[in-house]
Amino acid sequence: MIEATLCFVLRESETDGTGEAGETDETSETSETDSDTDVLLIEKRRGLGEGWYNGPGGKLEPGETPRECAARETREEVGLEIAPDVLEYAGELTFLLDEEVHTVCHVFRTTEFAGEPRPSDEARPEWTPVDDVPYDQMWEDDRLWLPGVLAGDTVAGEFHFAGGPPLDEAAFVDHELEWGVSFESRDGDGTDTSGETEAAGE
Ligand SMILES: COc1nc(N)nc2c1ncn2[C@H]1C[C@H](O)[C@@H](COP(=O)(O)OP(=O)(O)OP(=O)(O)O)O1
Repeated sequence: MIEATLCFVLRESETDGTGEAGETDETSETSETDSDTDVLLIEKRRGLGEGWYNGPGGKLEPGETPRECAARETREEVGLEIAPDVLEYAGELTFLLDEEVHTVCHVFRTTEFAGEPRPSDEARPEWTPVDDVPYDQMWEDDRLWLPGVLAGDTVAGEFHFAGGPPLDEAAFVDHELEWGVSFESRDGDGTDTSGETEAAGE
């Protein structure tokens, strides 16, 4: 089983009054939006999910807590400095492949960071209005949980894939979600066992 993280960095949109974001990569498209918040997405350049958009993140290293991993991966992939303790625990996602747990992913969000995003071998960063997140170029499960996480909610989810490996070539077949989960006891490596899950579609 892989333990991994995702880190969603949010900022107030920088607009010039035209509805276009002020600081975007020259290759990115901008569009009018009512949103006043941007999220930092990456276009993944290698490994699992290559070519898709995601948040910065990656696998835990030995001895590392999830929030330490999320801060390290964000620094390595896009150059932003984040203190691990400012990260807000927003979700725990369990990805199953052929009914075996493949990855447990800890999801964090923050508005506190230092520096400007820069590209790396692993990632091309792009500030994106939260209303314009390109869900059609992301993991199929993301549209189910990421809007709520970007809106400030917390989530526990199970996502079932079939037909891999690799996971990013498997079919997404089912999910269960629970919103408003309390992760208050989480300091990075605790286990939250509260609540019951809600069947998909309910
Ligand atoms: C199955 O659905 C998924 N959805 C989303 N949004 N993100 C996912 C999903 N499955 C895995 N992920 C995330 C978890 C990690 O953040 C990355 C994969 O990380 P990677 O394997 O590239 O890990 P690194 O440590 O960065 O890789 P290196 O070994 O190359 O350093 O995807």
